[in-house]
Amino acid sequence: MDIEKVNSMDFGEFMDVFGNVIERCPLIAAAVWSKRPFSDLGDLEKHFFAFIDGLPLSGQEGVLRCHPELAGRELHWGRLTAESQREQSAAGLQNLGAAERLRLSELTAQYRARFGFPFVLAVRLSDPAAAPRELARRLRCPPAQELRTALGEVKKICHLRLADLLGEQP
Ligand SMILES: NC(=O)NC1=NC(=O)NC1=O
Repeated sequence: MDIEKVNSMDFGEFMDVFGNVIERCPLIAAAVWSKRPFSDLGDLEKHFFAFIDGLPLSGQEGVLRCHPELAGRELHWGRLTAESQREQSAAGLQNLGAAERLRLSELTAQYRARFGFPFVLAVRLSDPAAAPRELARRLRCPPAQELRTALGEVKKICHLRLADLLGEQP
C-alpha cells in the first residue's frame, strides 16, 4: 500500500486499516486521520507519536493500560487482537514452559503493582527469552523514567505495525 492510497482513504477505510496500530486505542488513529495528507510512512508515524506525546500523564498511562500482558490470560484464552496475537505468538510466548510462564506472570504482577500499567515490550525486536530479564531490570526504574521507556516500546510496536501495513521494511 502506498501513501497516496492512504491519503485517499475516507475515515472508515482509514480506521479499518490503522485503527489498531496503537493497541486498542482507535481514538489515536481517528485523530491522526485529520492530519492527512501524509508525505510518507515517517510522516504518518510522526502524527501517531505526536498524539501520544501530547497526552496528559493519565492519557499516556491509559494507552499503556490498553495493552495486553505478555503471555497473559488473553494470550492463552485467544482473546488478543490479531496484531498482538501475531506478535506474541511469533515471539514464542505461547510455547513457554510452565516455570517460565510462572516467572513471567510473577514479574508482570510485580511490575503492574509498582507502575499501575502492564509491562510493554516490542517483542518482535527483542529476544523473547530476555523478556523476564528486561522486565526485572525495568522493574527497578523510577516511575517517570519507566513511563517513558514503556511509551517508547508502544512506539516501536506502532512502527512495526505501520511498516507491515505499508509493506515497508520495518
Ligand atoms: N504487553 C506487551 O508488551 N504486549 C505486546 N508487545 C508486543 O509486541 N505485542 C504485544 O501484544
